Amino acid sequence: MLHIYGGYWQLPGYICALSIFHFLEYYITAKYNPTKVTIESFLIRNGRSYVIAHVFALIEATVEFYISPSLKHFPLISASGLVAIIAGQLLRSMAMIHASSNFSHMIVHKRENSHQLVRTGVYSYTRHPSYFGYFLWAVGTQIFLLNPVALIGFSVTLWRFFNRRIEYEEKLLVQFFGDEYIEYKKTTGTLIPFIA
Ligand SMILES: C[S@@+](CC[C@H](N)C(=O)[O-])C[C@H]1O[C@@H](n2cnc3c(N)ncnc32)[C@H](O)[C@@H]1O
Repeated sequence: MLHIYGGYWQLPGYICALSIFHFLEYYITAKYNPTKVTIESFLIRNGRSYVIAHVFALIEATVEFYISPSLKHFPLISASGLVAIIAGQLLRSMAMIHASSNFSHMIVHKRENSHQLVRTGVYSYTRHPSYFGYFLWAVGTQIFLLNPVALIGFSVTLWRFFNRRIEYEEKLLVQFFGDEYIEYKKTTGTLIPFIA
């Protein structure tokens, strides 16, 4: 059953996961946050590093498969990657739906009157469910592909990216919501390893 594409069924699965991710970024914004939807909501134009990372992952997967197909045949490890992809996608999508108009792909620098602090639903388990969901999804894709090099690259790069972004975003959230956000920070972690 797992022998598709000469034994490497993960590659088409990865392209599928990537397509579903970008489609949902747009679809959920259009449905639950329609005033903020634009063509950019697909998050396709994420910059050069984003494209390089995914092209690298595709090349690593293909080269390793051709060198030794057996390197790419650990169904249980791939299945655990698939679980992380699904869990990460669900968490990210649920965060976008739950935060609705309070969510924006770009960090806002000025609080709008309608902007409310969200602490319920998935936001009661982690302060940054869409970031944690994306982290899980992206790391999951490389476990799914059995890509050791890209797994390290994705994990380190994303961790550094979210560490900086969360610090910056939270300074603004403290300005917007004051003690309420400080209290939220004390009671709810991020779930991203080593980011308190
Ligand atoms: C890309 S969204 C990410 C939201 C959140 N960091 C997450 O991972 O789910 C960024 C915007 O969400 C807003 N935001 C972040 N956390 C929020 C919260 N708990 N309630 C309301 N707005 C929030 C920020 O002001 C920022 O402009």
